[in-house]
Amino acid sequence: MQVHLLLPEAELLRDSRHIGRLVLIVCLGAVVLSVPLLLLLFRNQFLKPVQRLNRALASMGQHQQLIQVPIQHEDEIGELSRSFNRMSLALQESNKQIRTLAFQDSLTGLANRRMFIKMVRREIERSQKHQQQFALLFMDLDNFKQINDTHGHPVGDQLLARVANIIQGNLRADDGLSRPIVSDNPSGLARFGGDEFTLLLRNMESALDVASVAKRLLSALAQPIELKGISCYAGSSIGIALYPHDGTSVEELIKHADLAMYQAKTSGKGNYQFFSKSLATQSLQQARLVQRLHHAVENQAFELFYQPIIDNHSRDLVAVEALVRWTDTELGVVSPGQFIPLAEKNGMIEAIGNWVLEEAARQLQTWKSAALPSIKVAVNISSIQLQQPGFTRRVMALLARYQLAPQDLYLELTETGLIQGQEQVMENLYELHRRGTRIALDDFGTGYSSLSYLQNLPIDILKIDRSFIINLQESNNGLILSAIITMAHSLGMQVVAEGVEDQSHLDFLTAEGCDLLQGYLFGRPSPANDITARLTNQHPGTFRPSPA
Ligand SMILES: Nc1nc2c(ncn2[C@@H]2O[C@H](COP(=O)(O)O[C@H]3[C@@H](O)[C@H](n4cnc5c(=O)[nH]c(N)nc54)O[C@@H]3COP(=O)(O)O)[C@@H](O)[C@H]2O)c(=O)[nH]1
Repeated sequence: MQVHLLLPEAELLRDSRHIGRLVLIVCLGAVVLSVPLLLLLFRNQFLKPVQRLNRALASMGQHQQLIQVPIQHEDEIGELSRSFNRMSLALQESNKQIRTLAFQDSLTGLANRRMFIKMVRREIERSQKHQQQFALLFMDLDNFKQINDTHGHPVGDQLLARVANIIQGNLRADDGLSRPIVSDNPSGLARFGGDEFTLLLRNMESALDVASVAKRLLSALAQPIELKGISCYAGSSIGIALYPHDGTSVEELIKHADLAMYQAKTSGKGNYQFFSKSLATQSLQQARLVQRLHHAVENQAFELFYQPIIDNHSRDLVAVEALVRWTDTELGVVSPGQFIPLAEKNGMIEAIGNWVLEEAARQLQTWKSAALPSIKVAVNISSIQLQQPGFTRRVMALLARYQLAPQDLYLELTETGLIQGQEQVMENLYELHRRGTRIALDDFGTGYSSLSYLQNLPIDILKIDRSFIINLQESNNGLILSAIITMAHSLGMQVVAEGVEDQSHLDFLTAEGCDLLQGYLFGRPSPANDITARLTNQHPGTFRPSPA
């Protein structure tokens, strides 16, 4: 059976439109509802972790610290977070290494110069705020160069590491140690460079407190240090600057402590010295002196004076000591006692010494060619000159150039120059002696060498320091002089007495059998012409004390 339902077309169309609208509304509703949901999902799953990573990245760049993000997903974002954490750790590690290299001294593990400057800057800010004072100590080892040169750099390095330990071991918690900003080191101690150590002591109420720390460190560093069977005496000198009294900036405080240290060294080493304004003036004067000395070296603005040396048996003038003189156009007369040590410290002694040798040889050749009584010339040699490998060769070439024999030249060296005992010094000394040059040991008695030590060295003449003769009346000087003369003779050396100023000196030295005499009694250092005149008028055995 078939049923035919007849509906009007309009009605049908109306229903289908209604259904269509319904479907559209449902679809639109679904879209409207799902977009925020999808957005929420997108934000939580993707945007938020990426933003978190971005913030962590920015913070890492800004604070340079270790940042770790939580891993909340096991997807690509989770993997990205893991990679970020790994990178942050690696960055932190290399950052630490860079800071260590930049702020820590690799040899001693102490803070380095850069770190120390930061520490002083921080300490200034702190002390300014709390109205406190602090002390900056500048330490320099007294014998480092000598130990390093004699035993080599590995021993030198070991010594520096041991010194760092010794200083640290002698600092106490109540010394007011300033803490370093970076470094595992617990004290405000730094290796400033080479053999220089610096230390900050905060809240120092009185200079006495600082002095007691300095004394403690000096006495610890005065003890022998055993290194691979070698006993080394490092010794140290300390300069101290106080904030704010001696300076209010990092540069000023370091400069003033360094100056005070230099002063401590020049006044006998193994000492401490507080900065004072007069030190600053002295250092300006020194700087000017060094500058004028450079000028003098460039222009060879020196003169040579000669002081007679008399044979005590014949009373003839047998030699002269060449003594350098400098009259500066701005500073006036500057004594060699003042400028020779400066020249040694500032690399000018070789140029001055070479000029002196050349001029002395030229003058001796002039006297020789004038057929005057034959004399020798004694020239002072700095140990720095003797450290030059080509020194002997240059001396021999000079003698040949002026047709002089090696025996015409006496080279005067000081005890300290010899005692340093460097290989090259000894090599030159033995070679010069072997070739016939006579070696005189100058200023004997002012150093620490014993005659028994000196007997192993190629020394022909012993010059007793003038202080023994000038102060002959003082307690044991007569006995000491007599013992030195006897012992030197028994070792086959000739003896020269310097500083013979009056008849009592002459009588004593003659009675003791001293061989050669030098001093104001026989003539002050004077220009070559004076010696020429004396030699011209000299009759054998008549070189008498000069008129007062
Ligand atoms: N490396 C070099 N050193 C040199 C040179 N020229 C000098 N010097 C050293 O400088 C120091 C001071 O020397 P100077 O002022 O020339 O003094 C010498 C004499 O004038 C002085 N003297 C001599 N006799 C007397 C005396 O009777 N009384 C007295 N009060 N002083 C006297 O002694 C100095 C000589 O000393 P020395 O050299 O130890 O024999 C001095 O250390 C010089 O060495 C140079 O060219 N190179």
